[in-house]
Amino acid sequence: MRADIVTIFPAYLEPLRLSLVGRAQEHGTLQIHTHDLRMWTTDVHRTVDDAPYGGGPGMVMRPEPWDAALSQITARVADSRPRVVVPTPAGTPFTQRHAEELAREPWLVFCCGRYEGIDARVIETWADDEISIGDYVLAGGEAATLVILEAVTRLLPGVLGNSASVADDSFSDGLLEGPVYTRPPVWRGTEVPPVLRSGDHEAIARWRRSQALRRTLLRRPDLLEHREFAEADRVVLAA
Ligand SMILES: N#Cc1c(-c2ccc3cc[nH]c3c2)n[nH]c1N
Repeated sequence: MRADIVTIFPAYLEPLRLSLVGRAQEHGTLQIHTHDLRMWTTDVHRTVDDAPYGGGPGMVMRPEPWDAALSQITARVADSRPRVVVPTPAGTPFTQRHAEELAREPWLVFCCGRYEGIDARVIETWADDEISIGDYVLAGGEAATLVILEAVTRLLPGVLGNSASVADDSFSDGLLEGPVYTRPPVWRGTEVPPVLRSGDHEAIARWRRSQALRRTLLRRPDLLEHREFAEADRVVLAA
């Protein structure tokens, strides 16, 4: 996968050199290219924003630098066009399903807005996805791009050492992940649930499923709506 990121704060994306995403780049699974939007400005002040039509607070990102940047970046490969992702608080909520869909793309381009956002005509012309990572307001799209790219990268083949980790993820089966434990067996007087140390793998799987169902029912009942459950799950949910 290739990911191009357009931003006025390229340094904000430095964390992508670390950890899981950094290793994916070292292994050649992912190539990330970060671009400073100001490279496509034409004035001495390298201006990327202007006052909003209709008035109102703040500034809006001008269309010309974005159009020049995206035209050049996407023209890199003949007969191929990337999926253009624009993080925005007004976007579609980002979910694991969305991460799985984006992980199947060979080429992503992320447009990191700032100020009050990017001129709507750029979005209309270029955006394939407008994504929100949550119901709160950030100051720009860079943090969202870090989140989206990490969620997508961990799904790429070979990135996670144990592929089962992806299968056991929260949300991978539509449920929240249950509690996890490691040594010591007793810590501050609290014992690890004995079933986890029983060696009975069927019992452990049942316990983990039960914990995931109960946690999801308590914290995210919305994830359980419109779903059919096996009798064993219904017993847990009714308890
Ligand atoms: N994704 C996302 C966002 C944002 C966001 C994204 C881009 C810009 C550009 C200026 N302000 C922004 C906020 N806020 N909250 C979210 N969930």
